[in-house]
Amino acid sequence: MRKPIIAGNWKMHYTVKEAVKVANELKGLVKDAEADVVICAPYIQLPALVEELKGTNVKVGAQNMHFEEKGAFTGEIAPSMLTDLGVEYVIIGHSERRQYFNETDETVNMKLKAAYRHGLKPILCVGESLEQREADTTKDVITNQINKAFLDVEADHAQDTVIAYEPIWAIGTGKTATSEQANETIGQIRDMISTLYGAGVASKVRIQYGGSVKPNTIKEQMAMSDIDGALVGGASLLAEDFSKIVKF
Ligand SMILES: O=C(CO)COP(=O)(O)O
Repeated sequence: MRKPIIAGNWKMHYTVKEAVKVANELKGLVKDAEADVVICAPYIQLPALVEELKGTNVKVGAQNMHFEEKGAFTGEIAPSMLTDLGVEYVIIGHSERRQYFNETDETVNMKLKAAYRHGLKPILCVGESLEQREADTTKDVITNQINKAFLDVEADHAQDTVIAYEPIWAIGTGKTATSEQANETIGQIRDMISTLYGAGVASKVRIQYGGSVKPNTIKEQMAMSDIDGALVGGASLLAEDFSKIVKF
């Protein structure tokens, strides 16, 4: 049985003060949650969030990081800077990073390996565009993303990776993939993991759905056989809404 994992991606929202206020509300609302709960926040909020959420069941994640240990990379953040703060998770390869910041399957692979080296738990994002879905190439696109992301990754690391299936056309659009569509693609992702690492790893790896998840969509989504959680954007910004999703 896979433990559900619900993660919020706050993207580029909130000042430190605002973030702490939401985290403070959230920790009370989700303290009895059965799912793993994670908030992935902008870098500068991370120290304050780790402090605010210390000793609670809400874990803190970053939304990106560099794959190098250190060096002349102006504006970037190294993995050790995150672990030093007590950050446990990191989103890797979000479609917005791929689309606007030149993230490639190769950098995604390097970032995943950097996360494993540092004991960070990666949330690896994959997903197809609307054109790709309409051209019926979803499975090929995601097979390629998965194969390249896990290139030279060992099975025990693969097993602990959270994968988020986020169809790009469903992000921030209010257009959710139907639960059946999401479950079908997530099942295919599990098959890809099985091909790479065997059925044992595939049965353990947790795969989330992301894209316009709301309090009123989560129950049906979590009832599907292969959906193990959600990566939530907009609806994670308010503690009340996010807590409803966490407690689906
Ligand atoms: O991109 C997402 C989470 O990473 C999804 O965002 P929305 O929930 O706002 O559609």
